[in-house]
Amino acid sequence: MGLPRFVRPKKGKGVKGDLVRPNIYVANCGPALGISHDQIASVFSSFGEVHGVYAADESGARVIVSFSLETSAQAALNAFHARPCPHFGDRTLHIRYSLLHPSTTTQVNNEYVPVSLAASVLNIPGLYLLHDFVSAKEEQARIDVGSWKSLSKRRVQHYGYEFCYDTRNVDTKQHLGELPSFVSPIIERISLFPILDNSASLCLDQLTVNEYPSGVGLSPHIDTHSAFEGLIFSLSLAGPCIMEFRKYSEGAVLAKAASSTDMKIENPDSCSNLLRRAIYLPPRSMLLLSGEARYAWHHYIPHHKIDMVKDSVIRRGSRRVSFTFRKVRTGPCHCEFPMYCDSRKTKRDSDR
Ligand SMILES: O=C(O)CCC(=O)C(=O)O
Ligand SMILES: [Fe+2]
Repeated sequence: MGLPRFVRPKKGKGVKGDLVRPNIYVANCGPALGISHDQIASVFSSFGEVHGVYAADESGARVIVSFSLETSAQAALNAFHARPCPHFGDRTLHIRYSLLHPSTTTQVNNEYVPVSLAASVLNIPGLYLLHDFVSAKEEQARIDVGSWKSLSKRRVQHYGYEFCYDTRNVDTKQHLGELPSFVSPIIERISLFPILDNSASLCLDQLTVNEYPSGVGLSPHIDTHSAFEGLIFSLSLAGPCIMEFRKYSEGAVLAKAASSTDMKIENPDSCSNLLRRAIYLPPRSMLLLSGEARYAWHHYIPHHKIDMVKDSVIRRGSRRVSFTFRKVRTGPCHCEFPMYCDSRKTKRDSDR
């Protein structure tokens, strides 16, 4: 466990009604509870510009929301502290002010997770990485095709079906058309992926293209089970990145499954165990998430400009563009990982 990036203000400072800070610590909220950092940023931005959302610790259930203005933090605390929050399934949030910890502002990597070069050594079932999946010439030809849509920190393109970031799902009724012909050779090559035994059933029909400026990452998430089938392919182009994988403890996941009316999970201090692994994704490599890697592990791209890979410093000097290929799911998910499955959660809710 490393030092937290943020600390609690000294007693008497930064508490409600006293000195106000632009950063708030929000407990009972985070990716281990099925709430992504993007969703948190979106909900809290109703109080003013959100600078960033950060993990407060390794539980996945406590975050820091950093506003540009102190008044926004104050408004958020007043509105959301110790009340059921309708934006997060009526989960009760516990909020206090927080301070940036000065000694941990370094951008150098993930101090705690050694970065591997090969998927085979990570010990995550279902994770595969193939290097040089496309040539440098193919890479150049595909990076800037299509028109971009801007999100707060990166640009995206969607093909086949639009991906909605607020629901983390797709609208299956709105088919945007076939995947574009410039990815046909890549899809053909995917069907030859060594571990696939029945490539005929792949039928990849959704493509998300992400463009990450230098140093921009992606908050921890599991691609929604009910949105996509079990194989997710991600091609890295232009620049490299580190991808971290996190598997939260059973306690944290059960907390997600429980509703806000279940008071025993209100203190998520019991959810601090998680497994973390990291892999280096070089340009032109293809990552496959399947089985446990796809259904039970969060994937995450840290927001770093510099990463340590083995003994080398890797600078994310250029942007990274990724092509993520998925198949949209049409019915509920029947995976072997019900603890992490929104299809099962929905069913439980409707059983109440
Ligand atoms: O950029 C990547 O490789 C991953 C993108 C991703 O995880 C997603 O779009 O869900
Ligand atoms: Fe993803």
